[in-house]
Amino acid sequence: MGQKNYRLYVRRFANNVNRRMKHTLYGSLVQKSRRTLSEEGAGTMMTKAILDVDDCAEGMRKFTTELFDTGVALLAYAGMLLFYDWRLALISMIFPPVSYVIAEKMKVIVQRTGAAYKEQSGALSSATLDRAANAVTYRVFGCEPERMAAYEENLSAYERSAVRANIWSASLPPIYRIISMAALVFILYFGGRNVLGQGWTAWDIAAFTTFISCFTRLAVKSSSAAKLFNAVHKAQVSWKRIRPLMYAPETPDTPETGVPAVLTVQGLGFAYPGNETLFSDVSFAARPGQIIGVTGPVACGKSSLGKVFLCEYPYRGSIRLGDKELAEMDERTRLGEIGYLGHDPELFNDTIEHNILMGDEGDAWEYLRMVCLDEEIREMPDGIETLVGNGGVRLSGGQAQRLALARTLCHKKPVLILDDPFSALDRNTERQIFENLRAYTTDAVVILISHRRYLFSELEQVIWLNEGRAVVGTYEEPPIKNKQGQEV
Ligand SMILES: Nc1ncnc2c1ncn2[C@@H]1O[C@H](COP(=O)(O)OP(=O)(O)OP(=O)(O)O)[C@@H](O)[C@H]1O
Repeated sequence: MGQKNYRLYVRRFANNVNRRMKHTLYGSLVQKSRRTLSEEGAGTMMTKAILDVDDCAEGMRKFTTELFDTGVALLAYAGMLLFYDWRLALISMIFPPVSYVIAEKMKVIVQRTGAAYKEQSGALSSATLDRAANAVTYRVFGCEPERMAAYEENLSAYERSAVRANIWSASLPPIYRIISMAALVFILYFGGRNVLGQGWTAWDIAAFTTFISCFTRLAVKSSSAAKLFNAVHKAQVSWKRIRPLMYAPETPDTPETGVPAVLTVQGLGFAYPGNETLFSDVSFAARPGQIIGVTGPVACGKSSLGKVFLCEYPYRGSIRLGDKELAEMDERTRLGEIGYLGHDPELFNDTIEHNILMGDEGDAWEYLRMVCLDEEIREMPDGIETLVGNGGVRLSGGQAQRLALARTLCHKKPVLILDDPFSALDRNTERQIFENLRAYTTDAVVILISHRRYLFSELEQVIWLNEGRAVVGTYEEPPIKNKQGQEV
C-alpha cells in the first residue's frame, strides 16, 4: 500500500514537472520572433521540444521510483547470495554488470535512432500543418497529387524511423536479461556440487533453491537498473537540447499602457539586414488625436514602415514618444506604447469574445459596434460565443479583418499602427469605421497604412513612399514622382 502511494506521488510529481516545463516551453516559444520560428520551422521545433520534455520528466520519474525499488532490493539480494556462497555469488554477479556494459555500448544506436525518429516526427507535423493550412490552394491549383505524394513520402520516412527506433529500444532489454541470466548455468553446476558435498560450501536443497531464487530476482532487478540508466541518459540528452528554451517568459502578459504623447519621427531610414535602403529621411510629428496616412505603390515599403515601430530590426534616425526614444525603451514599455495590426488578422481558435478581450475584463460588444460587426455576430447562432476556428477560418475575410481591428482597439495604445485594416471592406463600411476610429482615438496617434486613398483627403498628414524616397505632406500636395518622372 505504502509502495503504491509512493509510486502514485512520484507519478503525480513527474506529471506536474512535465506540465510546468511545457508551460515554460510554450512561453519561451511564443517570445521567439516570427523570423526564428519560420527559419527553424515552428512545427518541427514544437514537436521536438515537447518530446524532449516528455523524456526529461519520464527519466526523472523512473530515476526517483527505481532508485528506491531497485537500489534497496539489489543490495538485499546481493547480501543473501554472498551469505550462502561468496565465491559462487561473485561469479554470478559478474553477469549483470556485463549486461550494463553492453547496454552502455548499444546506447549510441538507441539514441541515434531515437533522434532520427524525433526529427521525422517534427517534419511530419510541419507537413501536416502545411497540408491543413493550404489544402484549398493545392486543390484549386491542381497540385493535390504532388502534395499527396510528398506527404506520403514524409509519412513513410516517419514510419521507417519509428519502426527502427522501436525495434532497438524494445529488442535490447530482453537480450540484456538473457546475458544477466547466463550465470544460471554456473549456479546449476557449482550449486549442484555444493549439494553433493563436493563444492565450496555444503548446501541442502533449500539453500540451493533460495540461491537460485535470489539470483533470479537480482538479475531481473538489475535489468531494470540498466533500463533506468538508459532513461536517465536519454533525459540528460533531452535536457541539454531544451535547456535554452527553459526560461520563464520575461515579458509579463499585459504591459501597462503608456500615456498619450507627441510622436516625433526624424530622419527615419530603414533597410532589412543585408538589403538596400527601403526608405530614408522620413520626418513628421503627430499629436494624440491625429491620423497619419502612409501610402505609395506596391512593395514601396509601407508595411515595413509600420513594422519599424515594433523595433524587430534597428532603424536609422529617431522615433520619439514624448522625450523617449522607441529603440531605447525596454520591451515591456514599448509594448505598452505601440499597438499593431498587421495584414494577417492572427485570430486564434477561441470565441469571438476571447479573441477581442484576450483575457482582459471588458465589454467586447463596444468594440464590435465600433468596427460595424455587432449585427453580423448577433445573427450567428452562438453570437459572441462563436468559435472562429484556427486563424479565423470560420469567418469571412472582411469579418476576420474587423474582428482583428476590434481587438486592436480594445487594447488601445498611445500609438496605433494599422496596416491596411479596410482592404476587405466596402466603401460605406470603411467610412463608418473610419469615423468611429477617429472619435475613439482622440488620445492616440494612428498610423493608417493603405493603398486605398479616398479617405486620405480627411487626414492631417500623408506620407508618400516611393522608390526609397518619402514626401510628407497632405493629400492635396502633389504626389512625388518616380525615377522616370511619372507621378506616383
Ligand atoms: N523580412 C523581410 N526581409 C527582407 N525584405 C523584406 C522583408 N519584408 C519585406 N521585404 C521587402 O521589402 C519591400 C517592401 O515590402 P513591404 O511589405 O513593406 O511593402 P508594401 O509597400 O507594404 O507592399 P504592399 O503594398 O504589397 O503591401 C519588398 O520588396 C519586400 O520584398
